[in-house]
Amino acid sequence: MISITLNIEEKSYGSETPVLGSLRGQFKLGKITAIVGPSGCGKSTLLNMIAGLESSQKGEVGFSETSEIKPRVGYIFQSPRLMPWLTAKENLELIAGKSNPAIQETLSAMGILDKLDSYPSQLSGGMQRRVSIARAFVYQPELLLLDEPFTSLDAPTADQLRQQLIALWQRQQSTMVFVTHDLREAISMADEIWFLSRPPTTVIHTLSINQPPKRLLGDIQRMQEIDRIASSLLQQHPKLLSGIAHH
Ligand SMILES: Nc1ncnc2c1ncn2[C@@H]1O[C@H](COP(=O)(O)OP(=O)(O)OP(=O)(O)O)[C@@H](O)[C@H]1O
Repeated sequence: MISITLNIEEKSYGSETPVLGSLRGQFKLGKITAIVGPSGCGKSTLLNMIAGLESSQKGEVGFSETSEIKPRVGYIFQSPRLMPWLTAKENLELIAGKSNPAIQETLSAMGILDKLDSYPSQLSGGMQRRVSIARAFVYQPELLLLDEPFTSLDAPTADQLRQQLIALWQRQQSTMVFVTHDLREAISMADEIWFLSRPPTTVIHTLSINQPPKRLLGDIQRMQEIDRIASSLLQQHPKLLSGIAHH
């Protein structure tokens, strides 16, 4: 497990005005942090910077001590990005190596062990997402980054995937950072939520959530609690999801 310290002064593409402004803070060890912000504010850019896929001209992303030089990072993108010419199993083998027992275990935890030999084109959108989540976990990442992994799924499938994701995360206890547009999803899963402004993007509000042991494995009471947290937050900061906080 690792914690991540953001010390970003600015990030821009080319000569345009900066996408990210001053972003400082820490993603906590073994915890789930959700990033919520308006469209185009640079959420994917931020994840890419943490993953080392983008650099910042000014500032840096630091990692707490890790057993390896670079932390093992699992990245679940908005679209599953599976290799179309490989089966589900082969897509995981690419990461974990052949005959690694973790492959069967992880596919089983995602409920798709029977799709081992299917190609991505033979799988539904939800099943492809499951394979992409399994691919990230099979690598036993110290850090897991997720970019809106449940958008465009029907509600029951998204719910089931969230639960399976949480169950896998509880087994591995990676540090997890996930981007979402969905405030209730963030409240149901995260230990801390960071709300971002419009560019040049900064953190305008943070919210800590005291999660019950099973997180979103919710009953009606839990759903009411999530609604209560969301509405009290939006009463205090009506334009928070548009990137504006009121003090
Ligand atoms: N490789 C790139 N080159 C130039 N501009 C880019 C690049 N990647 C992103 N941008 C710009 O940076 C800004 C932030 O994009 P980004 O995808 O990080 O936002 P986002 O918050 O994830 O958006 P959304 O919520 O719509 O997915 C946008 O204006 C986008 O056009």
